[in-house]
Amino acid sequence: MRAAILTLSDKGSRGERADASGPALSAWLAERGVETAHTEIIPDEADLITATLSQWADSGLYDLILTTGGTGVSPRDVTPDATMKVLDRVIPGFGEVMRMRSLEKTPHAMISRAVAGIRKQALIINLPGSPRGAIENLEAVWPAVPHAVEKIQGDTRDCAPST
Ligand SMILES: Nc1nc2c(c(=O)[nH]1)N[C@H]1C(S)=C(S)[C@@H](COP(=O)(O)OP(=O)(O)OC[C@H]3O[C@@H](n4cnc5c(N)ncnc54)[C@H](O)[C@@H]3O)O[C@H]1N2
Ligand SMILES: O=P(O)(O)OP(=O)(O)O
Repeated sequence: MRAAILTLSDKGSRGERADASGPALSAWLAERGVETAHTEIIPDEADLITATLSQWADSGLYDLILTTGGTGVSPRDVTPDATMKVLDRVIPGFGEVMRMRSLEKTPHAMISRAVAGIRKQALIINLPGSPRGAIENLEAVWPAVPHAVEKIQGDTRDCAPST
């Protein structure tokens, strides 16, 4: 599995705050044998987000694209809206599980509007901006990610072998 990580942060893109979330996600993936092939930090600009996500997904270089930041309700939090514009198919269960599991950690979890879905053969998942929030949300959906990636790429094997 090859991953790419897109950090959405105005302060980070201006060099006013070090990006801790992208590196934390990359390290977390590496511990599970997943290579992060590309990372980038861009500001919370919807057009830039849609252009970057569609270019990455259409390149065929990445199986998994994680975004971190901009999922909330501040005026400049536009990651889910931009992501929805590029998805071919939404996977509602990922957002449902992220919020459900995160509510065990903080009531602020209900503020995240994170979405996930498929464009071409890439699985795209929004994660919150804080390093802790990003990892907690990825942990919540990870049990289904490798299987989802296989299925997105056309694996036709039975999910439930007959007994
Ligand atoms: N499982 C969890 N879920 C959520 C958490 C959490 O701690 N655990 N936090 C909740 C909160 S609070 C909010 S609000 C929502 C939505 O978050 P956003 O995606 O809008 O996050 P941002 O506003 O972009 O960032 C929040 C905060 O995090 C720090 N930050 C952001 N980006 C970076 C970065 N690249 N490197 C270091 N730190 C960063 C910064 O202090 C921002 O103000 O999600 C809930 N879900
Ligand atoms: O500069 P950002 O986009 O990281 O904003 P915030 O600190 O409000 O998340």
